[in-house]
Amino acid sequence: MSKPRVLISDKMDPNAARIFEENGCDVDVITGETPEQLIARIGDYDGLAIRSSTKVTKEVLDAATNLKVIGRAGIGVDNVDIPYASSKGVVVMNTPFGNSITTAEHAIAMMMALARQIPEANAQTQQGLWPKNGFMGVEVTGKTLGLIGAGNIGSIVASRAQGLKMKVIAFDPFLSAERAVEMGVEKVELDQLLARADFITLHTPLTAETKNILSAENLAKTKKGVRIVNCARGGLIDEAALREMLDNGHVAGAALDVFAVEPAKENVLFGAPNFICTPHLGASTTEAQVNVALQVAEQLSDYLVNGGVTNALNMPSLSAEEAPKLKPYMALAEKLGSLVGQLAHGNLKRIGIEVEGHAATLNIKPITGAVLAGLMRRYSDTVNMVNAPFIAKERGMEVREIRNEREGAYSTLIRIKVDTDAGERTVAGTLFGKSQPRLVDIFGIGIEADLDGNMLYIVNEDAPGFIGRIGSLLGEAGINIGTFHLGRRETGGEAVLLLSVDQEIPQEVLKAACDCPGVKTVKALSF
Ligand SMILES: NC(=O)C1=CN([C@@H]2O[C@H](COP(=O)(O)OP(=O)(O)OC[C@H]3O[C@@H](n4cnc5c(N)ncnc54)[C@H](O)[C@@H]3O)[C@@H](O)[C@H]2O)C=CC1
Ligand SMILES: O=C(O)CCC(=O)C(=O)O
Repeated sequence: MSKPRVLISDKMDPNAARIFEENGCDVDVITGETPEQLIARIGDYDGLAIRSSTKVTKEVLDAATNLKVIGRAGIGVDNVDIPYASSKGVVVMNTPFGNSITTAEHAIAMMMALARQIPEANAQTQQGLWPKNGFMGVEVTGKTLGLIGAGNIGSIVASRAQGLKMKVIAFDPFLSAERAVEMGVEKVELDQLLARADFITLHTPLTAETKNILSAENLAKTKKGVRIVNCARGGLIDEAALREMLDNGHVAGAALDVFAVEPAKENVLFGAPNFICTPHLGASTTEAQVNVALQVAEQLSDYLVNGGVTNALNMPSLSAEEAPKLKPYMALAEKLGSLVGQLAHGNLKRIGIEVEGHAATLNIKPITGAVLAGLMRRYSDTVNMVNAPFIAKERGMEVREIRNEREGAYSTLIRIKVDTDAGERTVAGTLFGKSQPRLVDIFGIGIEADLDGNMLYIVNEDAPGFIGRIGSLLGEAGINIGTFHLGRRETGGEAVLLLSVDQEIPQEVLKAACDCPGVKTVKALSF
């Protein structure tokens, strides 16, 4: 049998190539290619090892006719189209912890560099200016550090900042009260953090919720003289608004490792007062790069040679016998989890996963893993079906599994109940034709819908003319409707409209839908 072929397409520690070879793979290291060159080449490979430069788009995946696995030597996977990779049966893995310490240290270094204006002082000193009076700094001791995102990296930053005698406050919807106590941080709402922090540091993935989390509006809520650090992802901050705040002195300094468009060869922030930056160096230490390179090579070669699955973002650990029976249930479970994650508000305290009928005769653990992974995927790039139960526990979520082999209205059913600060919410789904995941109940309203691609969810008062209005609104915006599903609690009562559309729905269209008479909730969903 021929050896699996692996392409390393981003700069990676040479240990990665060595491990691939030692583990029985043929490996090529070809970096810095254009997307067209990658598309022309990728068909030859079974595995692809990347960092953040290679963009694994639909086009790349369409050309990757032999590809079985993609490995990200690092954490963020926003450069990989995971849903499309899943649809092509390509496993996507990352290395969730190998560069966390390094990235946290970079955030601390950026904070200290900001506090003492080290880059500019260094530049002027080396120009022979000896600017002794031009650089009055601030101490960090006793200051408040606001963490937006308190996961792996955020919690390391917190511990380092506490060592610097800072008070740490954190905003993170998934941070439990217990975990906050364990970390020694004060859990706060975003507005409180903005109002109180002397330094703000961001450590979330880029998601629909975190995009522009420091928007013009939120930047205006910050304390005058705040200093901001972003070593997570570009796109978390509105760069033009930040420029304005630096120019008018409200923000005393900003340090960015990441930009909305990378590589950032030009940017609205360049040249702003007290602005410093690095070219996405958060993970760039010898230690982190050796860690992630070794890890990615071990994981990918294990999958290609032995079928072992570690840190997969779109696949659980399963025995070869169970896999075919459970796969459709896991697809259903992940979609239902994702639906609940997108629709539930507030801190998730309890989640009940009930399986009924045929589903209850199977190994329920992968189903639970899939529900939790779907639920938390929007909050973390590092969650997968294997680690999701552990992360849920660490975050103080109580997970209950209930199985009932007796059939109800459906021969097989998965029902998810979540208990949040905002109340209890239930969704349920079944398999049509033994393999097609289908939503059958949303918050107590019967409906039948595929959960796929971009969707629009509306809760409204059941009244004549409403459906026509929404149809016209989308039509006028040039948005094509794929499928249309309706359900209602009772005649004239609360109704749910769930429709699939062929593109992302712009904010202004969502706003216009919100403004229609009788509308209670509007939310864009994606699966
Ligand atoms: N600059 C660089 O080179 C590097 C950047 N990163 C970035 O750092 C990010 C964080 O990494 P980890 O801490 O390992 O991930 P993680 O998944 O452990 O933590 C992310 C945290 O963000 C929280 N979060 C999600 N949505 C939020 C929201 N709307 N508001 C507040 N908090 C929210 C989550 O609950 C979670 O606790 C990664 O997603 C990656 O994009 C990671 C490594 C290197
Ligand atoms: O590989 C790199 O240099 C970037 C690391 C990163 O952004 C990540 O792991 O999310």
